[in-house]
Amino acid sequence: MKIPALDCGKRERDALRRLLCEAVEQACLRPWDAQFALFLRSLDPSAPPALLLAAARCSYEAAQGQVHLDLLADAPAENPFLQNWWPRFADWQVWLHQAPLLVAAGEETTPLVLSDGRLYLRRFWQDEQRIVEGVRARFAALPLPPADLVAAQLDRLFPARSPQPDWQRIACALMLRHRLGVISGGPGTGKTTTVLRLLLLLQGLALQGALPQSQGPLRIRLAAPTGKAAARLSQSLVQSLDGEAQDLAPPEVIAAIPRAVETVHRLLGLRADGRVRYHRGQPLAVDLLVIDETSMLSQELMARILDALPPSSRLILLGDKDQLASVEAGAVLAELCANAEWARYSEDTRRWIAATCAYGLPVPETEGSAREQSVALLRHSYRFASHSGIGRLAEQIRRGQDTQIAALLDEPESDLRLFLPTNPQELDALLLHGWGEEQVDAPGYLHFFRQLQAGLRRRLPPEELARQCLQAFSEFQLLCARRDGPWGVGAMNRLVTQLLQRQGVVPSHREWFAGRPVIITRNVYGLQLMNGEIGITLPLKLADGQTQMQVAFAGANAEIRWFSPLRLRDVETVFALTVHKSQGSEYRHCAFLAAAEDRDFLHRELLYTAVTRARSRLSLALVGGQELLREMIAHSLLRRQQMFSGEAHE
Ligand SMILES: Nc1ncnc2c1ncn2[C@@H]1O[C@H](COP(=O)(O)OP(=O)(O)OP(=O)(O)O)[C@@H](O)[C@H]1O
Repeated sequence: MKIPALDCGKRERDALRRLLCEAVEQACLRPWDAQFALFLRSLDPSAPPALLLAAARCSYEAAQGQVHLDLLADAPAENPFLQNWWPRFADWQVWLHQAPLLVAAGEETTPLVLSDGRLYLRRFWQDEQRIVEGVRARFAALPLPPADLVAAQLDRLFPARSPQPDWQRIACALMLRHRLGVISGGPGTGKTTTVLRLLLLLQGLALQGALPQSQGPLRIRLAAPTGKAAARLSQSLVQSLDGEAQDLAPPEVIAAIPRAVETVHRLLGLRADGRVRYHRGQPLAVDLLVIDETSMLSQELMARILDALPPSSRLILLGDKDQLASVEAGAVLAELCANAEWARYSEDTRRWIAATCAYGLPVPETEGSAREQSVALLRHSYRFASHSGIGRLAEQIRRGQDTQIAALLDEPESDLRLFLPTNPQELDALLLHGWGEEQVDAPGYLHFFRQLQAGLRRRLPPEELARQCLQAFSEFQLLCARRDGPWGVGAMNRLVTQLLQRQGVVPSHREWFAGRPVIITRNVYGLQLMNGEIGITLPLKLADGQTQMQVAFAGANAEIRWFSPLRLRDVETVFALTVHKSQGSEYRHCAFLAAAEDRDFLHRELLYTAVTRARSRLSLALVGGQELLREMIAHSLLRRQQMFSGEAHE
């Protein structure tokens, strides 16, 4: 059916159109959302305007990553238009009877679903149902291997004993008990370290015939939502399997752990038309699937993964529950990890932990649900020392506290530095020189170009030059809250390019220059280049003595993949990156730029993600004052937990 155009002309007399036009003008809706409401009215002309407006807002929220409109929550405080309309949404229960063609409680095939005070677009409600069902089925308790055998294996995998509970070891023990396990932790808490040990544990038990319900070696697959995250996990695993794993497990177990990590799209066989090769009717041939960076997984992909997994398989999800959720709708990891801080383990779970890990965990005030029994939270960061400003700032943000931030930012000799650029030169200096030439841990972009020029002067072989340049480029990254606007990625990319031109390290009027960093903006399966991958343009000498620009990308096994710029269509210059795109990456020095103009885009999860991308030094450039930090911390996207609300306790 054709969707009517949104005509906002002066002569427009239609009350609903006027209302929708006003909502678009007030930036409460996108034109598409308003058209959606008009389309619904064409299906049911008697539908109440409040329902149609709520439906349009529901479509708007979905585009912001929220899978439903919470009608029981308060109206958004910053939004007078919605404040005015919200009381009329209070009649939501009546809508079921007034517009039965448009909205039902799920059983009919209406475009909208109303459930427990939440209004959904049907597709999102269906995905949510599939996830809730898939997840519940996987939380049923499994028969377990003998606890003393598990304890012996864990002793080998975690030889260091500490009087405090070792959450990495506990996580491994917990993951045996159900077909779905979740390991969440902040940066550097050892998620990769733990998953390597978990793979060795499970495969070791399977090869010994000690893993109930499995015969022979486990068929293991590893995946991540983006190519970049997949490459990163693969690199860590290869390093660990060739290194520390040799002391942790026998060679036959190590040999039975895969080294390749694929994207979730590839795993599922997702095609351009949106169909997948693997689904309930044709499941994946896998016994154990591990997914890294799960916070970036949309609700839709999660539903598809659960569909494609055979019921007998195990699924382990890794990620940081406090990071930004997927750019598409859904925050599955955060939902699965609700209450994880409290470790509300049942008596049965605590007994298993005591038997396999020899830790007696305290009895919680209330025991958690079945879901909570197989969620493990890694609590200690091995990356940040206890005095690290970045680590403490991240923790303050995560807890939603801002009481010590002023003191933190004032500390001398800190790894944090605040910039309140009152004139453009201050920002320019940060972008070019970082914290100054003598501060090697906090470089700016000139450092990268100097490394490149030194490599070219020394006539390094192309692979070595590419490796050094990719490494040097990850030393500094400017992160922005959004793509557009005067402080967005586009404007900052232009600014950095101009600054470098003025320094004479980048030529004017040439699109492909030595050192141009580019990011892939769309998966190109034919070239095996994934959205988010970053490459560096380098001049290569050809056999005939001519020089030609080629773009170097890192491969999963430390090899370099070269592409001619002519083959790269969906690319952009990438001096600046959005925080969303930076997920799953780390930089020695990271500068986060936030401006008061972008208030609507600034929130706690964004700030946390930006701050935790920095490994050694963090610059906070706040255009609009330090107060912006407090505002970001106070503005959290987290809404009431809903997906597993009605869940039974153990
Ligand atoms: N139990 C431990 N004891 C000592 N060092 C550890 C331990 N666990 C992890 N590390 C070290 O801490 C660093 C971070 O570990 P790892 O990469 O496993 O963390 P992560 O949570 O996967 O990090 P990321 O934030 O990159 O996802 C590594 O250098 C690792 O060797």
